[in-house]
Amino acid sequence: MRNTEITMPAASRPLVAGNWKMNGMRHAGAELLAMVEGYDSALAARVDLLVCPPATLLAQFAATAAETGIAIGAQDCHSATAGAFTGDLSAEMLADAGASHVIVGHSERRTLHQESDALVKAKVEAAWRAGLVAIVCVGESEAERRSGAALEVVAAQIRGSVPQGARGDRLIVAYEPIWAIGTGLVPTVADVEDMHGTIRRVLGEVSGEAAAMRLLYGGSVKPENCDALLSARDVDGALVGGASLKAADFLAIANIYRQHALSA
Ligand SMILES: O=C(CO)COP(=O)(O)O
Repeated sequence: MRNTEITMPAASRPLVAGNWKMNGMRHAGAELLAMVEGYDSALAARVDLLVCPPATLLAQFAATAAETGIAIGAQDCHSATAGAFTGDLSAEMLADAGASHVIVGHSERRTLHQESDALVKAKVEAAWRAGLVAIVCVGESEAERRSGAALEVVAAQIRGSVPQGARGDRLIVAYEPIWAIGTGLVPTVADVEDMHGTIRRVLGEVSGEAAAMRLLYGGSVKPENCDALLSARDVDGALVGGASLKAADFLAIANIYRQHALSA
């Protein structure tokens, strides 16, 4: 291993996370295997990878990824530990299935399942109780962006969704403008930098470790467009939807990050 490839401390390593949403049958394990194969020592020295498959695949994926360095996460959790909540899964169950991370407050949950900031905050606390890293998603709608309220809306989401005392090793924030998700549209680098700077400042109100927290950008991240987005100030990684379903695309994004890390 060359000197330049010495593993960096976790907080300064970029994270490329894949959110598979409601996609993936058991045979999708082949895609994960391809990711495992492509996550070679040069990439692993520079970039962390996380795959969040549907809950039906968690245990299978966790077994496949064990000891490869690729982390496996879930896409949502209930706030309670156990009980009469038909169809729900607790953070403890997700940890038991092999998850180390859980996404909470994704805009698809906030809008399609009417999740409030208070509920998202309770889910973050549940994730921590179970020993999981919580990835809190925030982001404005197109109308909010157009009206000039984006920074304010996202700051309010952070204040409402992130518990006091959040630690850098237990919390990741993903900024995902709703209008950029699955649309092919992406914000300008200047807008992402403004937003991530605001998020880090507001995180500073609830935590002394805001500087050490990883802030991901998400929304139409593809190998073709991620170069500028990923090198933006205060962007510590990406939360990738559609392009995380294919190992080739997901690894291409991670390798672009590796190049950045090498030239930084
Ligand atoms: O919602 C997202 C990840 O959580 C982004 O999805 P796309 O990358 O498909 O736009």
